[in-house]
Amino acid sequence: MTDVQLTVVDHPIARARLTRMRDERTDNAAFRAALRDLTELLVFEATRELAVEEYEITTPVTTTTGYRLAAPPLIVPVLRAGLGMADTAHSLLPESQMGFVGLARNETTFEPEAYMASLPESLVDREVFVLDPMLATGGSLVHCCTLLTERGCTSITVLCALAAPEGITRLEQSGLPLRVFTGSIDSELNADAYIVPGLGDAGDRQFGAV
Ligand SMILES: O=P(O)(O)OC[C@H]1O[C@H](OP(=O)(O)OP(=O)(O)O)[C@H](O)[C@@H]1O
Ligand SMILES: O=c1cc[nH]c(=O)[nH]1
Ligand SMILES: [Mg+2]
Repeated sequence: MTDVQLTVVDHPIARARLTRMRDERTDNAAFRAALRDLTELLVFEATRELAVEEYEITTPVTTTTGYRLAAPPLIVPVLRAGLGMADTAHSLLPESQMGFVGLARNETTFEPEAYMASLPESLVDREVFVLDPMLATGGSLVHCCTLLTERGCTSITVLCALAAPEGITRLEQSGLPLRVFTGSIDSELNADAYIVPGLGDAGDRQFGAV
């Protein structure tokens, strides 16, 4: 059992975008737009403490000190639903490399089934930002983050739109080195392991049902 560092990003704009995502009347395009805006706020908070390095630049007037991220994190969206966060995170972190993990939760067992992983072989001394809008049972994120620690990663930041208390407990029990930034901690999971009140299936809400 470890302490998962948990931050709820409850900025008014985050709450408004999350409300749009929760509303069943929101169509696929509007859902994707709201997720992009929410991702911006999540990345903003999660990068607050990243190390910067100084370098000299010349403005039209004089020379001065400039700043850049010392070590841009590897961005890892969890397919499908995390894809909707990837472009926004990459725009804010343009020097970052991106890896991909594909998981589909088995809706009978609720266990993740892996269908792809494209990651650098070594993640020693690399900070990784994992993008997945939904932390429900936590099975998918434990699977993804274990792939990362198996490659030597010791610093993982998870960005999600919604988290269930059950998923947070599962992450804590996993012992993985994690920080989690979420737009909300919802009430519970229902009998189908969906987050309540939630927003439904984040993959289907963006891309259509499979
Ligand atoms: O915490 P868990 O109980 O594991 O559930 C969360 C997972 O479920 C969703 O993906 P899903 O399996 O529906 O795949 P999709 O993104 O292709 O829709 C979501 O994007 C997470 O990856
Ligand atoms: O509520 C949930 C749970 C798992 N996956 C989703 O997309 N939504
Ligand atoms: Mg889905």
